[in-house]
Amino acid sequence: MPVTPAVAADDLTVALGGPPVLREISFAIDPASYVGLFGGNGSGKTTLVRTLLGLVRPEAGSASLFGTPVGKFRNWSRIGYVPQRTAVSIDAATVGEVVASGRLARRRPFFLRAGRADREATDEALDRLGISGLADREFAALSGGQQQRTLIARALAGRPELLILDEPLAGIDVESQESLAATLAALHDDGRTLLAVLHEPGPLGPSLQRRLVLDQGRLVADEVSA
Ligand SMILES: Nc1ncnc2c1ncn2[C@@H]1O[C@H](COP(=O)(O)OP(=O)(O)OP(=O)(O)O)[C@@H](O)[C@H]1O
Repeated sequence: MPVTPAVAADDLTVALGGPPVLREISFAIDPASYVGLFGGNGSGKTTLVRTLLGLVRPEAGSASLFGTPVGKFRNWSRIGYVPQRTAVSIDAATVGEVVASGRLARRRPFFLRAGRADREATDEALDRLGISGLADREFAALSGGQQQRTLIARALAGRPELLILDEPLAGIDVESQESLAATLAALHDDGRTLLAVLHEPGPLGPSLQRRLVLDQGRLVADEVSA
């Protein structure tokens, strides 16, 4: 039986108002796998992730999430997106508030107060990332590693099956990188699909099952780890 990929690109070409920045990209990521997406500055990693999330419309080809073309995909609670920490600015919010905001897409109707399920999922995500003790601290006052854990917990609070992380270890001290890598490996061991955008494998390297490499908008390598 063929497996429905968690995320797939089929002959994607993307231009952002100029020459293509992604050309004829195809791959399919199986559920429960852990994949690194590599490439140098400007190689197209962020554009590819934005296209997979339906934020950028391709010139040609298509992207799909759990077998549904991204333009028709509605079940966004299945996806957790962790943006680059340095691109995130959060003032005057505590860690607990940031993580609880990860439940908003799950609330029905949207304006209802957080219910027990929301509080449980928030507590579970804080616990899983080892930051329960920081819940009342201001996000902006935390270390880089603690902020990154908070952003991952926010994504996890929605109980996603697929986590897409943009440079999850960037700007974090080496010791924190190691412990964060172990936490991400544990999230994968639970059966989640992880797609991490990376400049270099670093401490995540040993956990990765597959490496996709972009160079100047082309997929130049798709390697399964030994
Ligand atoms: N909004 C935009 N309009 C036009 N070109 C863009 C836009 N955003 C990015 N680009 C160009 O698209 C190419 C790919 O950029 P992208 O940000 O996807 O690369 P990246 O691999 O994520 O780089 P980095 O590691 O530096 O974040 C680059 O040449 C960039 O200059």
